Order: sequence, then structure tokens, then C-alpha cells
Amino acid sequence: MSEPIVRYNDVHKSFGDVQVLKGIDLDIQPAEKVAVIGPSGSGKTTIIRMLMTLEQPTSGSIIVDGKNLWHMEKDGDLVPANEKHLRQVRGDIGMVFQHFNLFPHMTILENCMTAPIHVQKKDKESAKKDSIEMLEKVGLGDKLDDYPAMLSGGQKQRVAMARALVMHPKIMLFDEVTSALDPELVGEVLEVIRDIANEGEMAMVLVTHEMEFARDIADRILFLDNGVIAEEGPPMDVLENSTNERLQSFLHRFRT
Ligand SMILES: Nc1ncnc2c1ncn2[C@@H]1O[C@H](COP(=O)(O)OP(=O)(O)OP(=O)(O)O)[C@@H](O)[C@H]1O
Repeated sequence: MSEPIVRYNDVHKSFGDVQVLKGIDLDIQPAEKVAVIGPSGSGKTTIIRMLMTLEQPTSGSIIVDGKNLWHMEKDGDLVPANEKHLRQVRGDIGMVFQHFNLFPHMTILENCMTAPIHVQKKDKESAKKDSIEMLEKVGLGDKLDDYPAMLSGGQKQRVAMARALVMHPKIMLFDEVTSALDPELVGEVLEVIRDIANEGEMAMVLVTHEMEFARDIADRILFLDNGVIAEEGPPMDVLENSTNERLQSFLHRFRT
């Protein structure tokens, strides 16, 4: 097996007195697709927000592509990471949120071009070319000059995906990206994720309540319960064959 692209080592996270993650050990392989399921409040979002450096573990470490997220080497010692180090690590990771977080005053093309120009320091022409290519890939090649307010929720979410993809991340994180959508718009967004997954190159971590979708595209499903990974394995094992009672009752709620 190759070196993992992501490694969590005994990661704990507390907010005040509340222990949200209680010892997460997890390796994710390059190109692996991992779906995270679990009850509300079990820590699913916190797990992936930590990968994006939006939250810092209370203890334990997270390694992304060989780089420690929060610490860097200096003169042979591990010291707290500086902004430059964090920017470098973040460069490997793209994230799509439940709420689209688009810039309302920019066209969708400008929304996509901003990070390549300002973060990756690409020239405007190549940022534009890449952004158009990604927007075409998510089916929005005819909307380049529209503003976010002119788009449906599904289209906005597809812009958010193009904006993350244009950075060519090694890992894509999806945090309940269909939860805020009207039911009839969910399919078009899942279809785009499925296409990205089928290309196969990137590792993907998806927090989702779409069990059928998780079954279809994930290599592995993690059931997070009360801050620990209570069950994990291939979709069939987790969704059909597990004897974990908490998992069974969680799944039962989706089936009824
Ligand atoms: N910034 C924060 N400050 C304080 N508490 C927080 C913070 N972020 C998360 N929490 C708490 O941590 C717990 C886990 O939250 P998290 O969002 O990771 O759960 P989740 O499994 O994604 O839930 P859901 O399915 O409802 O989105 C919750 O009790 C939440 O209130």
C-alpha cells in the first residue's frame, strides 16, 4: 500500500468542556473516496474542518502529504506552523461547504479565477482558461458572466465545486453539500461529484446524509458516533452487514 495522503494520529478536539473528537486514527490513501456518516453532533464536520486548518486539534497530529498541518521543522525541531506553512498545506486541499460561500459581487468566472490569481499567483490568462475549463466541466460554461444571485442553488454549488477544483487539489472535502438544496436540485450536484470521483485521481472525503450515494461512490464508509470512529469498512459491510447497534438504529432512521 502507498503512503497515505492523510493521516490522523490520535486526534482529540474539545470546544470548551465539550469533547467532540475523542481519539481519531485514520489513514486515507491517495485517490481513496471516504464517506463520513453519523448522527448530528457526532463530529463529522469537525473532522474535515480540521483538515482544511479551520480548526486546530486539541491534541494529536494530522499529516497531509507528508506535511504536519500545525507544526513545521525549524533547525531540527518541530515548531508551531507559520502562515506560509499553513498556506502551503492548504494548497493541497479543496473544500465545498453546505452553504456555497460565493462572492456575490463577482461573476461566476471571477469567483473561480480569484484564488488561482491571488493564492497561486497565476497570470490572469491561464487562470481564466483553467476556470472556464472547470466551469464547463460542471456544466456551467454558458453562465460565465452571471452573478451568483442569478443562479439556482444547484448551480451555485456547482460553481463552488469548480472554484475548488481549479486549484487542482490532491484532496477534496465535501461537507453536506446537498443539505441546503431543494430536493429537485440534489441530483445535479451529486452527478458532478460522481463525475469527479470517477476521474479517480483525487482523494475525497464526503460528509453526507445521502446513503445511497455514499454506497455508490465511496471505497470506505466511516460511521462516526460520539466522537469516535465506531465502524468503518467497505460500503456493503458498513451499510448491510454491521452488527453495531448504534449504526443499525442510525441507518434505520434513514430507511423509515
Ligand atoms: N466552533 C465551535 N464552537 C463550539 N462548539 C462547536 C464548534 N463547532 C462544533 N461544535 C460542537 O461540536 C459538536 C460536533 O459538531 P459537528 O458540526 O462536527 O457535528 P456533525 O456531526 O457535523 O453534526 P451535523 O450532522 O449536525 O452537522 C456539536 O456539539 C457542536 O455544537
